Amino acid sequence: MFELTKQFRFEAAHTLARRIEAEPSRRIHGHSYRAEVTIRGHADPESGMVVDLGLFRRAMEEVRDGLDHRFLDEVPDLGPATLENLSVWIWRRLADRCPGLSKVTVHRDSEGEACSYAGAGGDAR
Ligand SMILES: Nc1nc2c(c(=O)[nH]1)N=C([C@H](O)[C@H](O)COP(=O)(O)OP(=O)(O)OP(=O)(O)O)CN2
Ligand SMILES: [Zn+2]
Repeated sequence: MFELTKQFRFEAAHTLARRIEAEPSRRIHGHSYRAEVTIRGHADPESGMVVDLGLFRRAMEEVRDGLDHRFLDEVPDLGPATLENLSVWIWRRLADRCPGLSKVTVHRDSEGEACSYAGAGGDAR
């Protein structure tokens, strides 16, 4: 069993209503994000591939376009632009095109923060 991982970066802005006192987050502000997508599977004996990374890349480029340089508050079906919701949003847009999708992790490297999602029944270890 292999785990194939590919990443993409995106820059985006959002606001966030929070229960704790954090006025800056309520204002429009931006973050640099790094999404890391992992597919698990066996390699095809003929191609030696779990999935062709070119197909993986094309699927991810479409997802990236829906987030990069966008105001995340306006992205359909995202909800509050938390790391949690971003990881689920990316998962849902890749699940049909990436058989064996096993984990999506969204990082905010500047803050040393990340959130991983492994599907509704998954275990994001
Ligand atoms: N569980 C989560 N909590 C928070 C998230 C999140 O995605 N998941 N996101 C935010 C905001 O995006 C916030 O802008 C993060 O920036 P940060 O500077 O880390 O916010 P802090 O409150 O930690 O730091 P301050 O500089 O004091 O605002 C917040 N929470
Ligand atoms: Zn923020």
